[in-house]
This record gives sequence, structure tokens and C-alpha cells, in this order.
Amino acid sequence: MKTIRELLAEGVEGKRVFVRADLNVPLADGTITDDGRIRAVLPTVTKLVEAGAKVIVASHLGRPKGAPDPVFSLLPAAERLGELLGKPVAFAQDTVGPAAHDAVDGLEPGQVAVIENLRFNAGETSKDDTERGEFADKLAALADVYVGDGFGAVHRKHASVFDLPARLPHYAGYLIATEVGVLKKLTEDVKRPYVVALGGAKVSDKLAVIDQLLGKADRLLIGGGMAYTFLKAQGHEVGISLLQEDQVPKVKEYIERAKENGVELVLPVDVLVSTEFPDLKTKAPANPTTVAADAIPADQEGLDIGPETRKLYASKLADAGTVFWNGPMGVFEHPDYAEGTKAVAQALLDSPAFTVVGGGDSAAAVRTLGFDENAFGHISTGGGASLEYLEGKTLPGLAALEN
Ligand SMILES: Nc1ncnc2c1ncn2[C@@H]1O[C@H](COP(=O)(O)OP(=O)(O)O)[C@@H](O)[C@H]1O
Ligand SMILES: O=C(OP(=O)(O)O)[C@H](O)COP(=O)(O)O
Repeated sequence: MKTIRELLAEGVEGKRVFVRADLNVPLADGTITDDGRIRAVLPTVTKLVEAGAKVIVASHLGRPKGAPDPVFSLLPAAERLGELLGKPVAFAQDTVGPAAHDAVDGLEPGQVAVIENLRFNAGETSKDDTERGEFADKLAALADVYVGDGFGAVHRKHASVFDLPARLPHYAGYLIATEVGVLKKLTEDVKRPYVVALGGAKVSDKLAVIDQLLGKADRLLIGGGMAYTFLKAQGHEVGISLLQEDQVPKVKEYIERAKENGVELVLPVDVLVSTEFPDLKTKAPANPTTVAADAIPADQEGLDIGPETRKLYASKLADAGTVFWNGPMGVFEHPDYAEGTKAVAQALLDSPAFTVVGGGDSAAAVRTLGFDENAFGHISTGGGASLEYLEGKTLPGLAALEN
């Protein structure tokens, strides 16, 4: 894989360099609540600026449906990038249209433009190779060189991640090089017990990785929105909690295989429930109740792990040699549902293990809940990406940079 170091040695003065970043930051009412993913791409952008490149930064944000949607505009991220760089950043209100071309044509060496959300275009995420390829052709027309640095999206076979690098000279940025360097260690010599904690809301994506983890981890702790499909598979009712009903048979198999493989599978023993999802804007008190995990009322939703589970999970992390954690244990954005995530973060800090936290929201949770990010072994900007890397899968965005 050629890296940005080689690109800088070759020289980029006056060249249009397309940086595929992951600026998919959490937003509340248009305000960025954690800018970690923007800070993560600064080394790459700064070096390119200093070397006199015309830098085009591109990313997705959220999951818009292949058409413009103001809620998912990248403008707040572009503004924050400008603040962090300490220089103005141009913003194009389209991705490959006249605004993008104008913005790029207007760049002087050392200047930066951000183009609008890649996923405002159906071609970006299309499963059809031709449709994706056509969109990649349009992106390629904007640039001379490609730098892949959106680690959080390298597991996606999307136009800007997979097809575009095949059309331009391509290099890995500093973030991807660092992430791969650290995560590689977790695929080689892992100090045991190796404990993996999984939570979050992208349940169907992340259930798939458990298959492989059952052959690698010694212990699996399940929390967050992920837990309810497991509780259901154990025969418990989960009320109106997040549930991947179609995956219940597969999860039953996982539970059986964990027993066969001697993998300790740990599920919540109690949860915090409420009849409604909390208001994340006003943060009005949610007044949840604590119930046993096998007694969730039919009209209630599980929104965090309960106090007994917090103690249990802390004890299961205390003797770990290595911990990989992806996915908050609850809806940590609301203070009434943040205790589970806090307890797991604290348990990671208290354990002697090498600790890796992965995922946009998990990393944001650690920082916004007041933990020192430098106290963890590594904070990865990618959740799904790091999980699939640890699975040993070929990731489209890394394969494309290697070819
Ligand atoms: N029990 C739950 N029900 C619904 N959403 C949950 C629950 N627990 C956690 N979440 C949500 O999961 C989201 C993060 O999930 P995900 O994107 O999978 O994590 P990451 O970005 O770290 O990979 C958070 O916004 C959080 O509110
Ligand atoms: O937030 C992301 O992934 P993550 O939640 O697994 O960390 C990435 O930006 C990828 O986004 P996607 O899962 O909508 O493709």
C-alpha cells in the first residue's frame, strides 16, 4: 500500500488531491457534539496543504437516501474543519455538479474545499457496479490524485471508497496507516483473556461479526441495542426494545456455538426501561425503571444496561489482557441512560488490559462523558470497520488502496 509519505516525496504542488475522509460526526440540531473524526484527518490535510496541494475533502454523513437532504449536509463539518485548520475552507453545495467544479477550479495551491455529502448521490452506495462506476467517474473528474483516509468507511464497497481509487493514483493517508498498524496487532499476538464488548444500534451490521469472534475472543459482553436480540433468542420478551427479529435463529446458533467453543457469552441481567425513547434535545428527565432482563414489560423499551449488569461487566473486564469495545451500552446521549457506557469505559481504564475502543459514537461517548481519550490504548474512528478488520475480512477500501 503506497502511503501519503510517498505521495509527498513525489510532490503534490498544484495537484488536485481528493481526500476521502470520514467526517460522519454526531450532530445535535446542526451542532457537532464531538469533532474527533474531523481532528483525525487533520494530519493528512495539513501536510497536503503545506505541500501546496489543492485539497478536496469528501465524506458521507449519516444515511441519507441517495438524494440531497439538508439534515445531512456536511456544511457544519466543513466549517469545523476550517476552524481546526485555522484557514478558510470552501464549501460546494453539490458533490459532482457545477458547484463542486467551481469550488475545485477556484482552489489555489494550499487551499481546501469540502464537497457536499457523497451519499446525496445514489451512485455512492449503489450495489450496481455500473451505477457506482459512473458516479466514481464523476468524482475522478474533480481530481488528479486520491488519498484514502476515511477509516470508518473502509468496510463499505462504495464509489468513493472502492471504485474511485481504481481511477486515480492512490495512497493511504496517515489515519488509515495508524489505524491499520494498531488493529493489526489485535489479529496477531493478543494477550488473553481477550474480551470483546459489543453494543450500539447498528445491530444487523454487527451481529454478522460475532460469527468470527466466537473463534477468537475468550469472552463476549453484549449490551446496547444488540442485547435484545440475544435476550429474545434466550426466550425472553423484550417489549418494544430494538430487535432484529429475523436474526433470532442465527443468534440462537451463536449462543450454542459459544458454549461449544468455551466462549463466555455474557448478557445483561437487568436493564433500564421506559415507555418512550428519551428526548435528546431537551434532555428532559426520562425517569426510567430498572427491571430484570427476563421481565421487560410489553410496552417498554430497554435503553441502558442496569446497575447489576454494570457491576457484572466491570468484573468481566477486570482480568482482561486485551479488550476491544464497540458500541455504547445504552442511549448515552441522555444522562439517564449514560451510566452503563460510563461503567464500561471506567472498567476499561481500571483494567491492566490493552484497550481499544472503536466506533464513531463509542469514541464520542468516551470523550463527551468526560474520559481522557489518551488513557485508552487506542481509540479507533471506525466501529464496523475495525470489527470487520478484526474478523480478518478483506475490506474494500483497504483492498482498493493496495491494488
Ligand atoms: N438500547 C438501545 N436502544 C437504542 N439505541 C441504543 C441503545 N443502546 C445504544 N444505542 C445507540 O447506539 C448508538 C451508537 O451505535 P453504533 O453506531 O452502532 O455505535 P458506533 O458508532 O460506536 O459504532 C448511539 O447513538 C446510542 O444512543
Ligand atoms: O459511523 C460509521 O461507522 P460506525 O458507527 O461503525 O463507527 C461510519 O461513518 C460508517 O457509516 P455507515 O455505517 O453509515 O456506513
